[in-house]
Amino acid sequence: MIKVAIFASGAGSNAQKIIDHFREHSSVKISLIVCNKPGAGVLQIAEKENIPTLLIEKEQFFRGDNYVHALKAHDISFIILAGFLWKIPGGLVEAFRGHIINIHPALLPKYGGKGMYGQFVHAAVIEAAEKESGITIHYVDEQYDHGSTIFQATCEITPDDTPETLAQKIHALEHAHFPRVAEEVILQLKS
Ligand SMILES: Nc1nc2c(c(=O)[nH]1)N[C@@H](CN(C=O)c1ccc(C(=O)N[C@@H](CCC(=O)O)C(=O)O)cc1)CN2
Ligand SMILES: NCC(=O)N[C@@H]1O[C@H](COP(=O)([O-])[O-])[C@@H](O)[C@H]1O
Repeated sequence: MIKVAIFASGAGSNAQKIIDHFREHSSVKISLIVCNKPGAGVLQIAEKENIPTLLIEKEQFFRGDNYVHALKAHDISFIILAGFLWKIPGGLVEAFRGHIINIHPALLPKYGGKGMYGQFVHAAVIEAAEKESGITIHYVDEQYDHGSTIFQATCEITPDDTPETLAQKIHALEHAHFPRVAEEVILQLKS
């Protein structure tokens, strides 16, 4: 069984879709939810789904062992970032190189990097009068939003769109594609 940890900092709508997708899966199990924000919605999802949680704190994450030992103790071999808002440190990237993916709510390489998360991304895209936006699913390396792209999908931006309405379009794309793309990546590692 391939045991997967989902890292999330917020509401967890992507985490819920991924949990739903793998619920009866024969070879992949969502085994751990890792969160850095006490009270985050994703923690309520984990409790409802009876999935163990790991609440991480800054010092150990960035200057300690990066929680590598804790992840290994849970027999985790793949990590999915689903709205996780801290930079994965080099030691954790190295320990799981090629086995960490992230979803970004824009068409990288534009609108990525430090400060580019959540509504900040959608506001920048709207401000730039872009005609389209979308999602990027990519491998995670030591830099923000720099790892090689796995998948992208686009949506049209209309003149009446706001950051809030764009966020709804982006969430719809995320929920439609992230679970399936994650499964394809995980299973190709197995083959
Ligand atoms: N090593 C990597 N770590 C992370 C990546 C990555 O590609 N490589 N992706 C991010 C997710 N992300 C965009 O997809 C992202 C998340 C957060 C930020 C950001 O600027 N964060 C703030 C802190 C915010 C907070 O603590 O609430 C910051 O670093 O100052 C940028 C991009 C996940 N990790
Ligand atoms: N740059 C990282 C970033 O902005 N990630 C974004 O956070 C949201 C989390 O929503 P969720 O908690 O409902 O899954 C998602 O839209 C995801 O793309």
